[in-house]
Amino acid sequence: MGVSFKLFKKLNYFDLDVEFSIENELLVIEGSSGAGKTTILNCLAGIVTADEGKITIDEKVLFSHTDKVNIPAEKRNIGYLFQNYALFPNMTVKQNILYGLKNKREYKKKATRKELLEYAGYMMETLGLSHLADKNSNAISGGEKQRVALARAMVTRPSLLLLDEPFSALDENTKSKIYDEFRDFKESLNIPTILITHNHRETQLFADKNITLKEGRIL
Ligand SMILES: Nc1ncnc2c1ncn2[C@@H]1O[C@H](COP(=O)(O)OP(=O)(O)OP(=O)(O)O)[C@@H](O)[C@H]1O
Repeated sequence: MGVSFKLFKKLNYFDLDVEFSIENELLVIEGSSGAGKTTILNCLAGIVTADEGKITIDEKVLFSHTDKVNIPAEKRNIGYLFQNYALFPNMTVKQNILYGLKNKREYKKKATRKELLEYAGYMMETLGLSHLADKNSNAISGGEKQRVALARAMVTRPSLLLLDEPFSALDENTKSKIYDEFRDFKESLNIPTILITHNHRETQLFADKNITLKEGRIL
């Protein structure tokens, strides 16, 4: 069970060459700018294709170079919070969160649409977003955007959660508050999670495991 990946990809200045596996726990990836962290997440999510390697989630093969398997991104059931949150500015908070369900075809396998909508409501409540549901996502604070992005990544009940510097855009006050919330939230997650950060405090607070990446390799 859990997630395992072995990835090789030629990048501009070096090769990405990593291998790792995690159970239902949080892995922190640290490393300086340009070390290849986001590329790992993009390969896992299916946005970027590795040259060689294998990715499995709960023993299901998502990518295998040798077996020529490459499940498309929208079928991987992975929640991804991008570095800049990437909320749709012309939509409300609720529309942003429900967008994750829009393209989800496999409702019946894991949960009905009704159950997922209820879960979306539960996520909004848990993350303190219910009162913002009908606000335009342009009209909310950075900390609120961060929580909307997290709710959107979670709403499909992903088998793997990818968080690319989820707290980096927040000011120090908001950060402290959200750190507390996230620590509680993390306990209830119980899915494999990978968090990228430049901030060692986040590693100390959240990591079950951590690795440092340098020029595409794990130190
Ligand atoms: N598709 C690609 N093909 C070739 N090279 C790439 C590709 N995508 C990214 N790179 C290069 O790979 C390196 C790693 O980029 P990546 O965005 O993964 O780093 P990062 O560790 O996430 O950096 P940051 O912390 O600044 O976000 C960079 O030098 C980048 O130019």
